[in-house]
Amino acid sequence: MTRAFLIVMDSVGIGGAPDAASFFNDGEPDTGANTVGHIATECAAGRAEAGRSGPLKVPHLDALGLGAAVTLASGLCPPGLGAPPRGLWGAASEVSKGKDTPSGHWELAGVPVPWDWHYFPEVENSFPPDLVDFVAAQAGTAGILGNCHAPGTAIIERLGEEHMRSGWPICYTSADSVFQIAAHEETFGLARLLQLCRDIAPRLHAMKVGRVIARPFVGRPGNFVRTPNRRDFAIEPPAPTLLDWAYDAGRTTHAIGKIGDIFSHRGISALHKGKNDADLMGHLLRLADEAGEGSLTFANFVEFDSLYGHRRDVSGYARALEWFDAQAGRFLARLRPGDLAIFTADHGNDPSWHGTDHTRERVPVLGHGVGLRSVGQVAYSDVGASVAAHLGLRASGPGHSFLQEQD
Ligand SMILES: O=P(O)(O)O[C@H]1O[C@H](CO)[C@@H](O)[C@H]1O
Ligand SMILES: [Mn+2]
Ligand SMILES: [Mn+2]
Repeated sequence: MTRAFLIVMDSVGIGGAPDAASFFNDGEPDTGANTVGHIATECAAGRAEAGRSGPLKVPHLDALGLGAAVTLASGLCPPGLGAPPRGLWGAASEVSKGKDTPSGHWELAGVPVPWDWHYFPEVENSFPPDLVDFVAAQAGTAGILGNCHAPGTAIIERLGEEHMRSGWPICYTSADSVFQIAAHEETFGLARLLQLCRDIAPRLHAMKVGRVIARPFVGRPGNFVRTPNRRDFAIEPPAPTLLDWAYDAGRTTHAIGKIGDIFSHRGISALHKGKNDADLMGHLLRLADEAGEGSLTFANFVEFDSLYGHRRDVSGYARALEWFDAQAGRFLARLRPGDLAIFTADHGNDPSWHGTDHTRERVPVLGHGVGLRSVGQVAYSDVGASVAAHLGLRASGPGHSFLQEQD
């Protein structure tokens, strides 16, 4: 028996999604968005110099085939990347209709989303009155604040003071299928915020809203800051996923970071959470040493997306990639013969693009442990099927293993 590590670099897209024209940011189609490609281009042009310098340096991921995958997906040769691949490499396309985190992760885990998500309109009162009344009643308040599309940091700056005064929860949404509630950890209370999200989630899930998200913050007017106590209450995946296939076969499944929340805590033996990606990397490095034979470790590294992609911060995203790459080198050095590690992503979030939302892109599929293998253009669900094949698990769903031919 061997082990498998599936590592999602949240939002690290590589351009070229066949259906990018059907997805938008600020009314502009995502056609041409390319997270890694554009970051590499900006770095090489000297336009990503905050806290780092020069061409993008990601030698470990590039040696697996990152640069080659960008070129395969989008036709762009990313400056500074493109070493001859030594790992398994390819580019995956998504069929689910959302460019959001649950859609991407479920499909990577073998289960495309069969339904249309509900999105709230970008108008002054985004939420229907009966939902507003319901949320206020559950919160025990006479109303809610927000009720609009907004970036989370901007809305707490704008409404945080009023929230502290009135006690009303700040409810907002985005281009994702989400209902988010920001509330002050001390004046509103963290436990109360989490309970409120838990209480309203079933009603939102019944509407096919993917997630209710608690966004706690602290501080005083003028310097509010969000805390790491964010919690996502996600709708359940529509069918058994890779995690269920493994768990139901008696294997140990380790979920690092947001994976537990994204899969509604189904099929998970052990949760490994942290306050930032550095903590999560600590868990991944430890599990490279300690995870048992036959186990699955499924990790999500969220900061590419949450700290840099949505904030359209190219330098920050480049720094995060360079840090992650160095850690990936340490991680790979700890693996044992027979282990499979796959690095991939759930969607794009090109920090050089219009708007502040995710971008529809292909994602890299970079594998270590099976030698040099070009798998070409694959489907997201093939990733889950391949991990299952490696672990000797019975898979369901539409995916096909890209390992099988030579196994
Ligand atoms: O602006 P913040 O609150 O970080 O919101 C971002 O995080 C949410 C979930 O990923 C999405 O809705 C996205 O817009
Ligand atoms: Mn994501
Ligand atoms: Mn995001």
